Amino acid sequence: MTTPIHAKFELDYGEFRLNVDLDLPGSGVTVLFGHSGSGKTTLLRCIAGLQQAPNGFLQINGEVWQDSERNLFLPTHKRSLGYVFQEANLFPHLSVKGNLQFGLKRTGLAGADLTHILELLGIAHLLERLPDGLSGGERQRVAIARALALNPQILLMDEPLAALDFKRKQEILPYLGRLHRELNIPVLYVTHSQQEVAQLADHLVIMDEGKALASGPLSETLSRLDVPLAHDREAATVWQVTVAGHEAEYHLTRVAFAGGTLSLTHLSAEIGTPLRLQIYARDVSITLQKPSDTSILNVLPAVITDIADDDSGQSVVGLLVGDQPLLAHITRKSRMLLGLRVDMNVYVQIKGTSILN
Ligand SMILES: Nc1ncnc2c1ncn2[C@@H]1O[C@H](COP(=O)(O)OP(=O)(O)OP(=O)(O)O)[C@@H](O)[C@H]1O
Repeated sequence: MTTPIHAKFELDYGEFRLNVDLDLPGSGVTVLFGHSGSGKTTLLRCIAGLQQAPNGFLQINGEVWQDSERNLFLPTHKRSLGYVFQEANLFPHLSVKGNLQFGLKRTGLAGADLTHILELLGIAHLLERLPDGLSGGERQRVAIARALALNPQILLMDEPLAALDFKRKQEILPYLGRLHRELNIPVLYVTHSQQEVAQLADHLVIMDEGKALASGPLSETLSRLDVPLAHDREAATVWQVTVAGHEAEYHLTRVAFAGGTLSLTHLSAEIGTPLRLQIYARDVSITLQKPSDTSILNVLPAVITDIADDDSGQSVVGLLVGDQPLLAHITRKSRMLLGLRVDMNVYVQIKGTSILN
């Protein structure tokens, strides 16, 4: 069976070598995450055909865009893709409308439903403006709309928020989240921001020195102990939950996940609303017995799936709560005193959570 996206590239720059073989989902957001120089942009450029890996194979939704063995290489302009760069690169002499229509006129393609795209990105009121009269966030939203106007089969985004300040990033992130939920095309999104990973990724690829260290669904990949992220001070897991009810008298909201419920500070969201919940590994502690005298509301049964000791005296514990992977950072001393080991049934106390959308 072929996967919706199969990307296999070998490319040698001398100092740097890209060597990946990835099967990726055909919908949702795949984030390519890694340090500067790990090869994220090079991989994206190979997918776009802006860079030709001498040895490569690329298939998108059943269509082969590159097959070096058959000497097949589709040039970029023949690939049905949208590419969004760090800088919006709008034509300064054309209005927003002119910028959006430019690609369509050039290619003669039918294009997408612009009204829907304008609404999704909240830019309908900007159509007559010139790029100079837009904020950085608005410019980037127009650049995304321009990429989508061509009705591409895949959207490639290379650090689209990196040039924006914190406030503008916060302004644009909800649009991206909505866009990705409502459009039925795969998005490959390059970033080195853990926050963007948590907020946007459905699938995560971790790049390191030209290789994919890991590739898989977000929460599974975030909680893999063989990947450096799980050991980071900011290590966290992300759960998809839905609002299950409110306890008005305590100012609390209950959310359900695959395996139980959690209490959060009150949220004004309707029952059934899907949410992304981030749980930092440092906010999770472990007990052997169910504590009866704790102020922490969220105490859940869990099973230990993996343990790794770091040099710093920290132990990283991988757990499953129902079907949900969870990470806990505890001291090695606590790990030893409790006698924690893989397959043990324990309780986790979750001291804090944050909602991402
Ligand atoms: N055309 C090229 N010729 C030679 N080396 C290159 C070329 N393009 C990129 N490289 C090198 O390949 C490596 C990977 O670069 P790439 O831009 O893919 O990394 P990245 O993960 O996207 O980094 P960043 O987050 O800083 O954008 C770097 O060491 C870079 O210097």
